[in-house]
Amino acid sequence: MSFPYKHTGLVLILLVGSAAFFSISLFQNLAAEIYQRSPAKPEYPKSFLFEQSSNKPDTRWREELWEDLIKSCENQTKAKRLPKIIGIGVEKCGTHALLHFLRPHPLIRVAKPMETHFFDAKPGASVRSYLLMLPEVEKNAFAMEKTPAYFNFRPSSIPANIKRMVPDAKLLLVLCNPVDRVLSDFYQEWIMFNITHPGKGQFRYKSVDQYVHAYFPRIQQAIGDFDQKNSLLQEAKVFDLMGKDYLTHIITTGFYALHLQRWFKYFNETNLMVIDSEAMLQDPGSVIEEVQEFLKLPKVLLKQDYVKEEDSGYFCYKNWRDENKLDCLPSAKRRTRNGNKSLPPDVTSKLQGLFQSHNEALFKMLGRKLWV
Ligand SMILES: Nc1ncnc2c1ncn2[C@@H]1O[C@H](COP(=O)(O)OS(=O)(=O)O)[C@@H](OP(=O)(O)O)[C@H]1O
Repeated sequence: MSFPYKHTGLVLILLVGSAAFFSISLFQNLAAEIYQRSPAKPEYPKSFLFEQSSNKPDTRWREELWEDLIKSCENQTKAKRLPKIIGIGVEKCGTHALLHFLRPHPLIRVAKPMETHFFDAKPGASVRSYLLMLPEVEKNAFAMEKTPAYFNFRPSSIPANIKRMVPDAKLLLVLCNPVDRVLSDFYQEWIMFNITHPGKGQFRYKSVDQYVHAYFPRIQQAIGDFDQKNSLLQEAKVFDLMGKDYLTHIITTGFYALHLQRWFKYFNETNLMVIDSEAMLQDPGSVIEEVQEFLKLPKVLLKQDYVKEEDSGYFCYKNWRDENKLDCLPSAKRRTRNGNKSLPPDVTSKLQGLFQSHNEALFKMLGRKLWV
């Protein structure tokens, strides 16, 4: 009977000790959990950055991260490096706008000129000659070039050559309604003619309807509807038409499925992102957020950084560090989609008919519809 009393002190010490032990470990677990949940200062690159809500009004985290990214490059030696990002097209679908909106990212370095034309104009040239066309960049920076001609120009081995020479590059492809593209490309060619042939009279076609009426029958006859079984033959015919008459490309570039099948032999959704031009016209900020995720870049360009310029109707980049600074596209990239020019209704429906089966094939390939 005397036993408990004899050891009361010891029992008490043990009780208090274990209570203290459990409380401390409980506190430690709780603290660890809180620590894990709290957004520690991010280090580049961390996947959780992609989860940050861009709608959050408080973007102080962005200021800190932006500075960190700039600093992360400061002590690195610059060198010529292959591009991590290549814009491959499509001509007149907003490829410049995409680059313009991405360029402010602190880790992106754009080639000068931005269109190197390496893979279409210098097939077979060495890596060294490609590097000469690219900027000197820090190790963790992303060199970028965009050459829309890659998508639909010769040689047909462009996708294979890019894959071989720049296997880790991520490709960006903007697609737009091929009917709108015809209008935009026609005016591009019209203006380019006046630039490259000064004083040599007018462009062969005075209006886009004149052009379509001249080229439509030939192209419809040669290509016609998308034909899965003969799609490689159709693709070859597109190149053939363009080889014989360059201006056919104003229409044939819009046969996206025929071109894309060439790219899908070497690239898939992990390294080729298809961007809806319509979405980029309406809400470029959301598109740019997705593009940063795809490129595995810290998401520091946010939806609210892109604002519509009332006069032109086109979106511009609003520099968050200087709210008064609005960086808009040059006028050469704002010709038709503001409604300044349009196609006559009969031309529109002709082209819609020509592209319909090709669009359906494209949507099937992508598993989603675009420009709806
Ligand atoms: N935000 C946004 N999203 C999508 N598209 C946009 C955007 N802003 C401009 N544009 C359109 O881009 C068209 C020029 O396309 P590209 O830059 O690819 O032209 S080029 O091939 O480099 O010459 C150009 O076509 P035009 O309107 O015919 O000039 C613009 O309408």
